[in-house]
Amino acid sequence: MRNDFGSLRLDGVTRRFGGPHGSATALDGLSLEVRRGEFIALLGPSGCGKSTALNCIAGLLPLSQGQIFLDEQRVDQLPPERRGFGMVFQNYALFPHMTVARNVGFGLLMRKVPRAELDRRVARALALVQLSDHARKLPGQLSGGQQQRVAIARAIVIEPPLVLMDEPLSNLDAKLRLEMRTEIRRIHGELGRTTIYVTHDQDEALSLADRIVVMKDGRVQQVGTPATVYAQPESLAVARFMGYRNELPLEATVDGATLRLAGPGIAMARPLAGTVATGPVVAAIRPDDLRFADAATAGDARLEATVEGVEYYGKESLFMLRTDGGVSLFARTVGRARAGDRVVVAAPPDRVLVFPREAAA
Ligand SMILES: Nc1ncnc2c1ncn2[C@@H]1O[C@H](COP(=O)(O)OP(=O)(O)OP(=O)(O)O)[C@@H](O)[C@H]1O
Repeated sequence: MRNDFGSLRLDGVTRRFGGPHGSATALDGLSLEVRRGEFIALLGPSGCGKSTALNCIAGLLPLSQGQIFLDEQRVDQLPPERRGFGMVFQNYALFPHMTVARNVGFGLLMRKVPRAELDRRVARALALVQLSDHARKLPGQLSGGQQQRVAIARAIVIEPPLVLMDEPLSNLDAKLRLEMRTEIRRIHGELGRTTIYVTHDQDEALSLADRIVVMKDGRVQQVGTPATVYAQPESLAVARFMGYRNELPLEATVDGATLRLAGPGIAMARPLAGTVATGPVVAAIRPDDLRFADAATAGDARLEATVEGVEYYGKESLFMLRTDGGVSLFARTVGRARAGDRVVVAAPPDRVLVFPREAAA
């Protein structure tokens, strides 16, 4: 078992599952290099192959094709215990009849670590997850968040070079989820090890990861820093997943240094920047990038619409709009408007993303 590594390399990792109607490819050619110390999030909708990828890395599922390397050593044919990665699952998988301390120490006991060292390491792991006072309790006496911390302590106590987490926060309520997010990031930082984290929650991926791997239908759609994936999705599929909920079917034309976007009842313009699609396009805009025109600045892309409904969220409201051409839109912003009002909404030009329409389906 390796104590640490410089990089983990996945090379065309593929996993197919057989079935009565032929085989289905759950993970299709995943190639990725993870550097020591990185926090990587595998992000994508249910069924996109995230858990399959994690289980292939852990050694719980054999690959149908491809290879996995730790530095120069090929590891994809090693059993899970010889890879020695720490795993944290969604359902904690704690032993209910064992105390917290015994749950955490179990992996060390299996590895025949001497008693004194075992006690010392368990105490250190419990301190790291801030559960020292609960060492003698049974899992059933702990809250969901505390149980999840036990699961994390159990994974890190073996001092794995790589920690794999599969939706570890999905069973917790919203408040605990936020607290545990901070905890997981802190623990990752303190240990200075490498983490691969599976989630379908964009906010979780954005707030935790150094790099995000966006997946769909078993394939990688984009790999990038949270800022890049959020602000510059490379495809409409990634944009949709990152919350670009408004999609306007428009025609794009270039007019000098301006990109004009037009459609039924819509005419928008933004400065031309980089290479953009022309002809039939989809303009994608996040609801929170739209604001009422009185708060807009010169150069914003504007469009007119009728308010169809309003949901109040305190500081902001979600306005449901419809353009004259019949396109539904959402704007999440401050300001007042009522159903039936005519409004002009605007977005900063760099927040209007343009994708070719034929690739949009
Ligand atoms: N043991 C299996 N046998 C057959 N098909 C499977 C098996 N495990 C997963 N699949 C299929 O492979 C695809 C990817 O599944 P996977 O669990 O990796 O997705 P996921 O992104 O983790 O989804 P979720 O977030 O819902 O767990 C799905 O279509 C799933 O139905």
